[in-house]
Amino acid sequence: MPFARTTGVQLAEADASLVRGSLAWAPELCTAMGVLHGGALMTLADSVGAVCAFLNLPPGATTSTVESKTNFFRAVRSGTLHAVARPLHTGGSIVVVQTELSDDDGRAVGMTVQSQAVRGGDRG
Ligand SMILES: CC(C)(COP(=O)(O)OP(=O)(O)OC[C@H]1O[C@@H](n2cnc3c(N)ncnc32)[C@H](O)[C@@H]1OP(=O)(O)O)[C@@H](O)C(=O)NCCC(=O)NCCSC(=O)Cc1ccccc1
Repeated sequence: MPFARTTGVQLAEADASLVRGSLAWAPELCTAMGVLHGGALMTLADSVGAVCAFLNLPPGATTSTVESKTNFFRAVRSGTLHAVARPLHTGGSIVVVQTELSDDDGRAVGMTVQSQAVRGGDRG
């Protein structure tokens, strides 16, 4: 995923039940007053969530995000943003993934729930 790489998203762990990733705070990723931009948070969540969805696809299928909703609980002004994604629903046509975002102190920063279309492959 070139955009994720350009943004600085790092993947730490990935299997079908749990995917972990992170994004380091950087001035160029901020909106006003040194606060990490909401789009940067959503980029990390979507990237980690998409990997989670991909790992839950039937053989030969691909996926695309078709819906995504994020709550922002707390601003991030330094350190590293952490993401943990888990599948909520793995259907034949839709996979739904929930991603928790937290800061270096383990405080909840945000929550994303996204829907991923299942395209092609053997849907059973
Ligand atoms: C501040 C508030 C909005 C409301 O607080 P609540 O939920 O009612 O909870 P609570 O009162 O418990 O306070 C929690 C913590 O907040 C602190 N705090 C409180 N008031 C203020 C204040 N006026 N200013 C600063 N900080 C304040 C407070 O001290 C506490 O910290 P502490 O425990 O003391 O260390 C919080 O939910 C928040 O910061 N959310 C994240 C927003 C964010 O970063 N968005 C992304 C960037 S926007 C963007 O890019 C747009 C976009 C989006 C999408 C795509 C593209 C673009």
